[in-house]
Amino acid sequence: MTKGKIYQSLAGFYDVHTADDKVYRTRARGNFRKRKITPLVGDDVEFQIEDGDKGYILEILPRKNSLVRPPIANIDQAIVTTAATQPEFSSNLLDRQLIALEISQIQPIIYFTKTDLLSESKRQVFATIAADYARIPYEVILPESAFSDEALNRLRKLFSKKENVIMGQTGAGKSTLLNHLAPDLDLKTGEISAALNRGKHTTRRVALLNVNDGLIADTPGFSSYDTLDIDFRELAGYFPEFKRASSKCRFRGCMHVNEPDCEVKRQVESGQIMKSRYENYLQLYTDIKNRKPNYKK
Ligand SMILES: Nc1nc2c(ncn2[C@@H]2O[C@H](COP(=O)(O)OP(=O)(O)OP(=O)(O)O)[C@@H](O)[C@H]2O)c(=O)[nH]1
Ligand SMILES: [Zn+2]
Repeated sequence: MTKGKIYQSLAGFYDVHTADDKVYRTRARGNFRKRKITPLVGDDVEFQIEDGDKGYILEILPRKNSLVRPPIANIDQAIVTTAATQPEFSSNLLDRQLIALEISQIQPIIYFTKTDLLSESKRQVFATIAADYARIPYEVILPESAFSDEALNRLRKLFSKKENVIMGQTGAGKSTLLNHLAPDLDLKTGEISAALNRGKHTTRRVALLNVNDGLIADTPGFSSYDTLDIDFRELAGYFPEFKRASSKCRFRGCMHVNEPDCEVKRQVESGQIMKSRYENYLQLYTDIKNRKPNYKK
């Protein structure tokens, strides 16, 4: 039996990389399907080699975490590619992604793209947004010019030695960002798009790439987001700044909605907590609370 990590999944095949840099194209044994376990990119596995470079996955080792969208396991950090414009910035979409990452205990890095397309006044708006998210605190990169060396170097430093995933809305600029990191990839630009299977009618595919001492998974974009599989009472705990403030709420277990003497609401009033975050919280809170009781697991 051999150990390795799944770097790529495509059409029922899993490419497993071993510590000695060999690649095996494997399939999962039928018993996984019966147990409703699907191997994910990022999984550490034990497998049986067959026919030289093929094999069968026998065991998936315990996961640190996993994401549904993109389907990936054992992630430390996510680069949340966020377009400042084209498509229009949505704080709701960004916050939903951040919550999904908080639930899975994955560190987010917010990377703003298309900052070169902003007018001077819009730039100011985004400087404020970036500073507000940085105070939560999240790592935020708002490049002075699109893909500036400074921005890219900061990103490289943040993702080294970690397993990272690039996520973001379709058209946010995920592949473009990866292409700018390309000098550090062991791939040429053309090969990147080939390796990542970009194109109009491509199979959805997730792949891990070695970049600067770290691993990056590039993933297909999404246009909508799955419903968060949590209880409404847990939601505030996934907003780090709410969680911090809540120790000063009058009531323990304050939901920061209708309760009197609520520190979260106070900090929204004073501008310490972003109004948009609080509004997105209320919307999600209502959505989760009102969904059918049998929805949860
Ligand atoms: N002006 C400008 N254009 C950008 C920037 N980033 C990406 N683009 C453009 O935006 C378009 C979409 O970028 P992609 O990198 O393909 O976006 P993606 O997130 O990989 O999209 P999917 O593959 O659909 O998920 C392309 O035409 C890019 O050239 C940027 O910072 N500035
Ligand atoms: Zn409160």
